Amino acid sequence: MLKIDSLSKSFDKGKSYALENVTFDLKVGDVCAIVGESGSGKTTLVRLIAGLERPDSGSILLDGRTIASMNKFVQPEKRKIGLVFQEYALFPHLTILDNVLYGISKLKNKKNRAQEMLDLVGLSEMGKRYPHQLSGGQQQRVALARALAPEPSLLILDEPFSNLDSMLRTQLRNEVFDIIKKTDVTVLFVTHDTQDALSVADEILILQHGKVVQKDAAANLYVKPNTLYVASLFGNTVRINKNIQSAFHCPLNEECCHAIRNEKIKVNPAAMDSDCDYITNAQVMKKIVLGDSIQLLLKLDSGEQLTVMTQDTNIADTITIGFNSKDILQFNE
Ligand SMILES: Nc1ncnc2c1ncn2[C@@H]1O[C@H](COP(=O)(O)OP(=O)(O)OP(=O)(O)O)[C@@H](O)[C@H]1O
Repeated sequence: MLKIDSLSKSFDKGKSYALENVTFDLKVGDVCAIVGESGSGKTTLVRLIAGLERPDSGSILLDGRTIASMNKFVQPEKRKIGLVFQEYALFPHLTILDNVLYGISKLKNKKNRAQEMLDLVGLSEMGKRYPHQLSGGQQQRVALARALAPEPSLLILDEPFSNLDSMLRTQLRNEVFDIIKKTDVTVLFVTHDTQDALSVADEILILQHGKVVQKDAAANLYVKPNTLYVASLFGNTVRINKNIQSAFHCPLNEECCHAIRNEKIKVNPAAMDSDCDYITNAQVMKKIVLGDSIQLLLKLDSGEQLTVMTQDTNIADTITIGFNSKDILQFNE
């Protein structure tokens, strides 16, 4: 339903590219998260799809229709794309109902549709209020109702929960995606929070320096990241460099890059009854108690520093750590 082909965009006449040769497609009903470090091109990509920017080259097809290419540009309001941004962008002088009605003024039974959308987002009784009389989470649900009212083919959410505190974020994220699943709208969801992406997306597209480095099912990305960058986005990851290899006595193929997730490094494995293929001693430099677990900053004999987590409260100044060969990530970088 969405087909992006060789899309590129530069803001400095080709000296650098915010987006370079991006190609991917989505099927009807897909929920795809776009993840990447700051400046990797996430917002540029969705702004091009929404028609808020023009591409330098490449094309965008939505439902089989070209909406942007070198010789075609469909205006944003004609694209059948709903947008929800970080800032709720509701009209402060309009009631909630009128905000939802705004994009469907030409629809025959617009009042019914708007009310239906408020019902869908659980704000049936709030239609007469003004945006400032609603909480941040409620305002974001109104923004969602407004975006869904014209029955878009594609819904774009750009960091929609960033303005909210962490408790509310998780709750609203789950609510919003429960609502979305009741419709069959296709979704592109920009987030810098990989937990958000893993929780709600079927697929995740990873951008780095404006290029797609991986697009995969959420479950695959964690276990089979293509690069160290992708692995690091989904949790702290340590490159197993020469020093670490020598400390753990684990010589690895030099032609590849290897890494281990910090959470896979076991503390005092023998005492915890867990076998490890590679072990070494480490000096405890610092202990930070984080609720029911403890973060340890360690120094290996080789001089390398590592951070690991443990729930063991009985930590000596020197400990043993280890990991299993099956947990080693390997990349052809
Ligand atoms: N209007 C603009 N003019 C000039 N440069 C821009 C413009 N918009 C984006 N860029 C540049 O393009 C690159 C990609 O920016 P973009 O906002 O798409 O990244 P992002 O992944 O969304 O980042 P963040 O997570 O920080 O929002 C950055 O280097 C940015 O500085």
